[in-house]
Amino acid sequence: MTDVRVAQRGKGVLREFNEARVLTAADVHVALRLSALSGERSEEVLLATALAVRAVRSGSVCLELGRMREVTVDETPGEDAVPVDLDALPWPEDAAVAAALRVSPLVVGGAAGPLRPLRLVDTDDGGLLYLERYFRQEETIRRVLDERAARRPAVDEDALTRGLTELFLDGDGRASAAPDRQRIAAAVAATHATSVIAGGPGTGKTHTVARILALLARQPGPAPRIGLAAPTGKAAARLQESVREQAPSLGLSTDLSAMTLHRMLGWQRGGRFRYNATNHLPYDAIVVDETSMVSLTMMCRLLEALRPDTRLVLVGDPDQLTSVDAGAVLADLVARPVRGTANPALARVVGADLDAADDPAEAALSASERDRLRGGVIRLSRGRRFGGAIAELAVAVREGDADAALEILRSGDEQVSFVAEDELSGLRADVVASAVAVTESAEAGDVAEAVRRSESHRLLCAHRDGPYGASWWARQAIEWVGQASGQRLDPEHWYPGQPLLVTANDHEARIYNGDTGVVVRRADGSLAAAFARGQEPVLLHLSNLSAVQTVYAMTIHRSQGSQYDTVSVVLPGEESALLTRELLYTAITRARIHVRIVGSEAAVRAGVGRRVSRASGLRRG
Ligand SMILES: Nc1ncnc2c1ncn2[C@@H]1O[C@H](COP(=O)(O)OP(=O)(O)OP(=O)(O)O)[C@@H](O)[C@H]1O
Repeated sequence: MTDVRVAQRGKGVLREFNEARVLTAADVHVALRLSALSGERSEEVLLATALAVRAVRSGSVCLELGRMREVTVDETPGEDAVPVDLDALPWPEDAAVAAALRVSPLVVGGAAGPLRPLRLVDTDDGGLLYLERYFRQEETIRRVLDERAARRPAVDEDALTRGLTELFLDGDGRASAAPDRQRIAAAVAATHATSVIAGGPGTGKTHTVARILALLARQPGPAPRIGLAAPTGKAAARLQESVREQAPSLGLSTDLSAMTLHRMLGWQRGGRFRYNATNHLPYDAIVVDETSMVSLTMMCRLLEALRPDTRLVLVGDPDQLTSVDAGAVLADLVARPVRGTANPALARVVGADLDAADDPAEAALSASERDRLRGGVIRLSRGRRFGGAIAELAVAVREGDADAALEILRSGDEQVSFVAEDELSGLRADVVASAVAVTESAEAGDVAEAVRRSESHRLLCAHRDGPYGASWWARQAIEWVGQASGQRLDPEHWYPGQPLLVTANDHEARIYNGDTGVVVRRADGSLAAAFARGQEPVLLHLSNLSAVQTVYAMTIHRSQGSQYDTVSVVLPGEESALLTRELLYTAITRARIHVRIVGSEAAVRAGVGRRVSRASGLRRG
């Protein structure tokens, strides 16, 4: 039988790596095609080419030649999957690969024409092999950011200082105690052309964004034109909602809208954008939320399309899972060596915050935090939404401290629980209780309550398929709910209480990939789908839903950007390459009240220890 994962024309080393599931057929095809076009026959070069394609496919911007061997097999666990010994593969010597690339027509060009699809960049840690397109995008990002760092926007410091004092208040309406990193972040955004505001969930990123807009509006001169954007429709809708909610108390217009980055840039059929390097975006300030999900390509397009004097504020959580496409730009911008000189305006407007000693609520700025301010980078660290064990667990995971994470998980604190795979009674009880409660409200036509209750518990998995996957757990949950209710649930037919997941953006209906909702009964007895949207849920005809599925369990990737009261996370086996620190952190931070981890100590340790490694040159400088 022919295996579609194996490239039929592949030979030699490429074929062996393909059969070992390190390379896909598509990776091999690209290498073979370039070989045919350029005349390159070196097995070292073709393997490195296929691995560079693979690197991009798995989210890196380039292939680090010195870490070529740190690959994992593709996650397509067929029935017949046999374990692969990666060390036994015919890996070429690093030096031989580098030497072959240095003279390869694919890198230096050749007689066959101008084709030069690969770029080799030397660094202190060895070579980085890029597909040319990604090299150029990274170069553009670096160049635009450097040019922007050299100019500081004009700002009226008196108006700014007044605004900072009036907008950042404590619970009693007085100016908040120093240091207040939110106030510093707002000052950074006002005084730098590009600023990066990083922070975990509930650290007040959106709260700060609304105040940045208010500060800019209070500057003398015409009202600034503001662009609010996010990489996904769902994130854009949340940003808009949150800014509009805060607008009246800040003297801002309540009709500010947010849109996807694609829409802001004017995406056109064929993949071109209306706004680009020759036709700049018309805004005075642009705020991008959930920047961790922005790919290298989108960031490049955005930066190219910026007017040099437009303020850009990038907001997000660099510790979360990154974009599906290549690049981890936000994490790179936070981690890269600091550039730029100290901004004297910052010291003038928030000097008290910069110099403040430890406060009970917030620690003094560290030397490296101050240093990062030169580059316009600040991290909010004070949790404003939830304290307690969930937040502590998230911090332990983020910092890679598995012992601390396990200690918190086993502490008996009511916010966390940690159970083995065969101790499923608590999980089963939560799945059934939430389904019963949702169904009750859905049958009664209480739409708002049905939607609210559908966010009371969520079952999350690392994988979509396989024994630890969301599909398997969804079937298990349906069985539990069916047994409890005495009715067999059939997701093929709509029923009240049916939990829904949107799988593609639908701008008309204003529902977006990753949104969750529930089927409810209306007063006239008919069924409709309800989705959370601000204060009022939106109700849609079931016939208008084009891309939804029934969701009793979902992947952690899909849950990004949503929160639930209780989250149950079923960990895969410790060997799963998907089980990473970023995945665990993202899963834990989805929970508002309780997080239940189902799995072994070894799986927790493996997850905390394994980082998503996305190679890029941006991070290096
Ligand atoms: N300085 C503050 N004073 C009082 N409340 C605050 C402050 N900052 C944030 N909050 C409140 O804390 C909660 C979380 O803030 P916000 O939604 O801005 O955080 P976030 O970092 O954007 O979170 P997420 O990434 O999860 O959306 C909100 O209810 C907000 O009103």
